[in-house]
Amino acid sequence: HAWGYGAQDGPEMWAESFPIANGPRQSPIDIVPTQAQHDPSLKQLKLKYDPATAKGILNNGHSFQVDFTDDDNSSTLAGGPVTGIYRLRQFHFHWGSSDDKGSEHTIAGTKFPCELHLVHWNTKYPNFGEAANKPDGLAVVGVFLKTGSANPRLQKVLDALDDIRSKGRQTTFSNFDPKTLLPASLDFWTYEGSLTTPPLLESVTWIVLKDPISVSPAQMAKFRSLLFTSEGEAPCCMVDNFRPPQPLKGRKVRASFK
Ligand SMILES: NS(=O)(=O)c1ccco1
Ligand SMILES: [Zn+2]
Repeated sequence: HAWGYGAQDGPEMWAESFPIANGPRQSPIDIVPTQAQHDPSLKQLKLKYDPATAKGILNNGHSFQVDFTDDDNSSTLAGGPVTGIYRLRQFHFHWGSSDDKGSEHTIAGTKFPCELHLVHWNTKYPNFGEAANKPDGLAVVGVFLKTGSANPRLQKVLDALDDIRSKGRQTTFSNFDPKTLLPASLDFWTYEGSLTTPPLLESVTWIVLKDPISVSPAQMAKFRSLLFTSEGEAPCCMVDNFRPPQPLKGRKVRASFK
């Protein structure tokens, strides 16, 4: 199933190969803060990441991702809206061709230039693949990036992009703590949703942080220097790799904060 973000293979076409694209709990969504209900029963988000679990960085032709070893509970998410322990598998980003778009979730219609996703799977299942098709299988933390001053925490990731410009390229990436990419406050909105790329599986508990982290225009240009295409193909810049907001279909969005 070749899918992408272009006119011929982009989000408007995905339902042809992945009919769940029109399902009842698709992501992303537009988050309307005034319509989110504060839920005092939501626990504090507990994120414990071991930098030694960072393994590699890969251009997969849709985004780039930093992969983590997930064969023990060294890097985990617990608390917040989830029950049990979820293991960090990878993080990746979505971004635009210009600073006025790029995020997948939006806040009352506001788009951010970039959005970070930290993907975790429920350890009640044996592995990521098994968890990915269960309704409580995955938990993804979403973090907005807002243009402003350069973010030094991003630099190690951005400096690695020179080695993975084309689809299929990967390189080692070690000793990195993704917690350094999070804002000071872990206040969040949460709702039941899906993967935002094919196979669009409806297995994600979304945890979208209220506060953004910063990114500079020059740093955004580095994201845009990646290619969707493999070496030897006509180069196509990796930009606008975001799915637009999907119908809420009666879902409630809860807030961890007042
Ligand atoms: N974009 S996302 O975090 O929903 C995801 C993870 C794996 C595939 O899609
Ligand atoms: Zn994503």
